Amino acid sequence: MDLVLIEALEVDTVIGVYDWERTLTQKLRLDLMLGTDIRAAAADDDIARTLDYATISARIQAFADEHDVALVETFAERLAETLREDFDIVWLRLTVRKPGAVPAAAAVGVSIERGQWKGDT
Ligand SMILES: Nc1nc2c(c(=O)[nH]1)N=C([C@H](O)[C@@H](O)CO)CN2
Repeated sequence: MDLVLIEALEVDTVIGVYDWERTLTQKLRLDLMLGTDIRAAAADDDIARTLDYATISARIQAFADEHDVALVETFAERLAETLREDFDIVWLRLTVRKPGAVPAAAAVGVSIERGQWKGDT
């Protein structure tokens, strides 16, 4: 399987378990590996035959604008579900970091994999 990458994508969203977090937007930093087969797109040199990382990045910011949840776990799970519904993504790894949430750490967050990894094609 091949991968389309989106690294260190920053989005603003309302997220957090504490009352003060409900009143502001915070930055999340996202890394995505999107499983697909790039051969048809490469053969035809055609954006329509691959996962368009620009379109997907815009969709992620729209998702962040529309959603307001407590946990980064919820954000990650619902975003993965949305992307897999909206695009032809057979497998993905999504890492969501919340920089600054724990001042002593560079970032904290979650990483999930969803879908079926297809090897040796
Ligand atoms: N596993 C998690 N732990 C914590 C989360 C979270 O989303 N997942 N969130 C918080 C607070 O919102 C924190 O980020 C505020 O600084 C604490 N722990």
